[in-house]
Amino acid sequence: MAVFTPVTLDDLSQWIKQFPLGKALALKGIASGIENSNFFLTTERGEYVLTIFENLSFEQLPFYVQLMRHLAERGIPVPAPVANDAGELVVALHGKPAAIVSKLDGSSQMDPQPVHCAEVGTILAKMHLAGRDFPLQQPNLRGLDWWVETVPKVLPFLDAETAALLQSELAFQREFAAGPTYAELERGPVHADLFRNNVMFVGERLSGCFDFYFAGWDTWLFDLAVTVNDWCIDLDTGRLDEARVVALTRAYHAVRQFTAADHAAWLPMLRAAALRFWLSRLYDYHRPREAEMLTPHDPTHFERVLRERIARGAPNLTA
Ligand SMILES: Nc1ncnc2c1ncn2[C@@H]1O[C@H](COP(=O)(O)OP(=O)(O)OP(=O)(O)O)[C@@H](O)[C@H]1O
Ligand SMILES: N[C@@H](CCO)C(=O)O
Repeated sequence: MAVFTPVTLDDLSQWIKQFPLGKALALKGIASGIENSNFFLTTERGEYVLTIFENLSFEQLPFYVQLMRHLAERGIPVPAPVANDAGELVVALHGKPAAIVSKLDGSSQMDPQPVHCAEVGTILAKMHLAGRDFPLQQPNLRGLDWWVETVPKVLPFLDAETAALLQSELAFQREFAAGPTYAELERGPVHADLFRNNVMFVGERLSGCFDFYFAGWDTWLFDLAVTVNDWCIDLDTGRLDEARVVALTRAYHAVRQFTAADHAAWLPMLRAAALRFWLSRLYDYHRPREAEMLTPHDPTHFERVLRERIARGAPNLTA
């Protein structure tokens, strides 16, 4: 379960008074998720989600919660943070940063079809465009610098062939990121973790996306690659399903047209997106963890995805 910091209704009775939400009526821990403690919170004003941030600091959080507010104000269906009477969106609870956000309708679609992928492509492109005038900047904290720093930490746990793949992919990505095509890619605040479990659907209609806590400044194409590498693949083999790739990328392109640099960078970015999650999963798997932490995600899944992209490439971005 994913409640690392227990909270009771009693704990909230005073604390909630700083928010314009009336009394807290019910509180229920949410079992899924591995990063934060999440609760469904019912108040006199309606249904919300209370998050206690286990790893992010008070300094890092404004970027994420302000981004959610910015996007929500522009009509993107993301959780809207609730400000307290002092206008603050992040407030201490049990000594840790906490926030209350609106609860989204719907449930995850874990067996997506092209129709769902098209919805995701549309919302991703709208999110990118809506982020263009977002004033705060924070790098993607799981970007290239983090990869360079983290690869040596996991190498000792890998056999020689796997270690060689990790090192050669990192070298490839460093070279690509230093080149002219990468420099031309458009960038801005991106979600960077828009997996199936972070999007809600009501039937075939996308009702919202959440979990912005890996968001950061990066290329729009990297965000698209992260999304395609989860939504449009066969989970057993890591292979891309062309019908879903076409549905997602066409819908994206209908809102935000691809550039020549996007076309040229598509395969390298799909590889970068696979490397990013292979590496974070390796790191989570091998680092010493606190007793109550959950079973980590399987790193070999994204190793397979990376090997697939290198061996088989990807369909061209729809023009
Ligand atoms: N605003 C929201 N509206 C409705 N449900 C939400 C909302 N935020 C979170 N949830 C629910 O809580 C669960 C856990 O949230 P979330 O994925 O943000 O946690 P996390 O610990 O950051 O997880 P991870 O990083 O592993 O995805 C989600 O799967 C979803 O069911
Ligand atoms: N989406 C990440 C988990 C963090 O949200 C993964 O699958 O490794």
